[in-house]
Amino acid sequence: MLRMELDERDLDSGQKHQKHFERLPSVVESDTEIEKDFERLRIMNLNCHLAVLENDYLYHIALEKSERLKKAFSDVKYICMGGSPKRMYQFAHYIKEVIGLQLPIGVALQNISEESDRYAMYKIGPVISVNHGIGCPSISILLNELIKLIHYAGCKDVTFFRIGTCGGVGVEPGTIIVTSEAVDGMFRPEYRQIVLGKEQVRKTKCDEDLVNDILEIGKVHEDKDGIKKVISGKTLCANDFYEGQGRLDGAFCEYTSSEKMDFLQKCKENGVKNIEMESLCFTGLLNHAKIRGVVICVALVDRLNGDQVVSHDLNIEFQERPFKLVAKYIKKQLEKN
Ligand SMILES: O=P(O)(O)O[C@@H]1C[C@H](O)[C@@H](CO)O1
Ligand SMILES: O=c1cc[nH]c(=O)[nH]1
Repeated sequence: MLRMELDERDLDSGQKHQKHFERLPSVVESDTEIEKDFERLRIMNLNCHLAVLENDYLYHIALEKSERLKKAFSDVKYICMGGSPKRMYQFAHYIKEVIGLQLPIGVALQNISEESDRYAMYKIGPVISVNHGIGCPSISILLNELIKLIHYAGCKDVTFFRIGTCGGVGVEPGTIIVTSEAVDGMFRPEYRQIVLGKEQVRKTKCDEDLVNDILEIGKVHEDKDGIKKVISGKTLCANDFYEGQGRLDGAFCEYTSSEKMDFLQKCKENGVKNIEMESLCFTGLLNHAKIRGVVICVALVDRLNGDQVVSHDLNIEFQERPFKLVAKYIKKQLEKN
C-alpha cells in the first residue's frame, strides 16, 4: 500500500531515479514515519530506499542504524575530515581543548571506527574528526556513510570541513587556501562519476557564505596565532599525486618540463591556487545533498618552484594551520548559539 503511494508520487526531475522505491519485508516503523523519512530524504536528494531499510550497517565506519546511534550522534554539528588518521587524532585533541570539552577522569578519546580499520573517527561534543584516506574513491565511501549517519541520527545543520594539504600554484608554502570551487584536470567545475554506465555530473562550488566567514577569521588572525596567510581560489582535484598533478618525479612521465610549466601556468590563468585529490568528490556530494561544506588546505610546496614535498617536521607545523582556522570558526559558532 505504502509502496504504491510513494511510487505514484510526483517526483521532481532530479528525483526520478527514486521512483524505483521498494519496500523491504519487515518494516518496524509506522507508514507515516516512513513517509516523513522519505520526504526528508527526497528533499536532500538522498536515497529514498533508506527510509525502508530496517538494518543498515555502515560498514567502513563500523556503526549501525539504531536508537543508540541516534542518541550518541544527534548533537553533531561539525564534521572535520582530513587524509591521515594521525592528523585527525591530533585535531580531535586540539578541538577538545579549544571548545573546552572535559572528558571524565581516566577516559581517553576513542576511535569509534576502530573495528573497521578503514577510517579513524573521534567524537568531541558536537564535532566529529575523521580521516578520509587518499583520493575521491576513499572520501566518497566515507561521505556516503557519514551522510547516512547524520540522517539516521536526525542531526540538523551540519557543516563539513576538509582540513588538508596541497600543492600551491604560485603560492608560498604554508599559505592556507580556502577553496571557492573545485575543478577537474580540464578545469571543469564538475564531479563526474560513472553510474550504471552513464556519466553523472555534480556541481562543485563550496558554500559561499562559509568561505567568506572562514576568510574573515583568516584576516583577523593572519600572521598571528600560528595561522599566517589565508587566501581563496579554485582547487584542482587530481586522481593521482604524480602524473595526475603534472609532476616530473613520478615513476612515469611522458611530458617535458616545459609542458608541465605550461600546464601550471594555465592553472594560474584559470584561477587555480592549489592542487589536491579530494575536493571534487567532497564538494560534489555535499552540494548534491544540500549540505554546507568547505575545503581548507595548507600548501606544502609551490608547484611553480618544484615537485618534491620534503621536510616532515615543517609539514607537521603547516598541517596545524588549517586546524587552527577551523577551530576558531567552530568556537565562534558555538559561542553564538
Ligand atoms: O588531507 P591530505 O593532506 O591527506 O590531502 C592531500 C591530498 C592527498 O590525499 C594527499 C597526497 O599526499 O594529500
Ligand atoms: O602537491 C601536493 C601536496 C599535497 N597533496 C597533493 O595532492 N599534492
